[in-house]
Amino acid sequence: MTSPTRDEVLAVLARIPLPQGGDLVSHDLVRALVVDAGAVRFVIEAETPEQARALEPVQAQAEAALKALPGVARVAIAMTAHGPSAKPAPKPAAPSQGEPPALKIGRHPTAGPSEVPGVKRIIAVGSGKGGVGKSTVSANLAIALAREGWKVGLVDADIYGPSQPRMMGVTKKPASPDGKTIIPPVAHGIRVISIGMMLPEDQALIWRGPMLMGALQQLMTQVAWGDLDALVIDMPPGTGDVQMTLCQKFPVTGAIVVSTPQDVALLDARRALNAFEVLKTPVLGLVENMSTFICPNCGHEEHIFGEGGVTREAEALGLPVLAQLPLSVEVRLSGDGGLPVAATDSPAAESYRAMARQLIGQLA
Ligand SMILES: Nc1ncnc2c1ncn2[C@@H]1O[C@H](COP(=O)(O)OP(=O)(O)OP(=O)(O)O)[C@@H](O)[C@H]1O
Repeated sequence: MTSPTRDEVLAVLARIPLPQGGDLVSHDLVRALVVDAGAVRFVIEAETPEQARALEPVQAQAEAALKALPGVARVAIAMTAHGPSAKPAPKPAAPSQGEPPALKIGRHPTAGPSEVPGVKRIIAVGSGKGGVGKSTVSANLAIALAREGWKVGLVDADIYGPSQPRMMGVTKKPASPDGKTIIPPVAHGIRVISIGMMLPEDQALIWRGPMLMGALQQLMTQVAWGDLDALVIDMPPGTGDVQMTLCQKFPVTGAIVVSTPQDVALLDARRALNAFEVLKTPVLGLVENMSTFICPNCGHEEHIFGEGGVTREAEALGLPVLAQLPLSVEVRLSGDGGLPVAATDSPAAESYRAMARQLIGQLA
């Protein structure tokens, strides 16, 4: 049986009244709704812990109503609230194979900028909107830099849809022998950490505001990175508070903005560029992803999303175009299968090698 659509799920939620009047949808309390293969997951974001408690019966009602929808096999609803007495975050996933217990994440951030010990450079990879290939570029760039001899770490700060465990093919949970230090798993020579590794897999739990930043800060500062030439950060899409706080709290060396050639993506990219300017984070360059489609049968190259947009934008801004990456089935399959192309000897790895060399030249 097919899953209901997002709109059908929202229609059900809009019929459940809140104690204070209105409903979950009209009060904009539903976050991160995912409807996928019979499973419905979302977060109810209450404004205060008191409101969260008052909403518990609503959560139960929503769960029952959604379970009654045809095509829904599972419903997972998480409740979050910010504020000083917010509920503690749920326990992280059980550690695998006798590893020590994972540490508690989701604390409030500490004030002031934080150093990341042992890390020489922090490279933030951002985009104005989701789905343009920011995670793909982050993973491949990290690997390409490592293949040039740099020691590299990768942080998946894309809390809204952590994808690095899948892209880098990491299944192991990080260990924490003392409950404080996080020992990151290593994949393709890269030390990788993702908030996705700290949470049970099916829990689409989204932290926002202070809790979220506390979790990220912990990921950045409590991981035993060792000495790194560069820490690559896969940022969440857009220009929200995570980007702001990351750039304010950590000494970010520079940012890379990924865009597709479509106008709308460019407009979004411009917004991301403006945000970095406001934050005084230098922009190292633009990456144009999915710039052309090369026909696998005849080798013909087609600019299906238009030509030259990113180059023109970069020229106008005096920024380098670090790479123009074609749409490629190989890139998608390898990234989604845990072996990014940059780790292979495929011709597609060449663009990433060139980008890594250019960046090393810029940052050395
Ligand atoms: N050049 C490319 N050719 C083909 N597929 C690509 C390419 N770049 C990315 N993809 C695929 O597009 C999808 C989205 O890419 P990715 O997750 O890297 O984007 P993102 O910008 O990080 O998205 P989000 O912000 O939603 O996490 C993935 O399935 C990825 O494998």
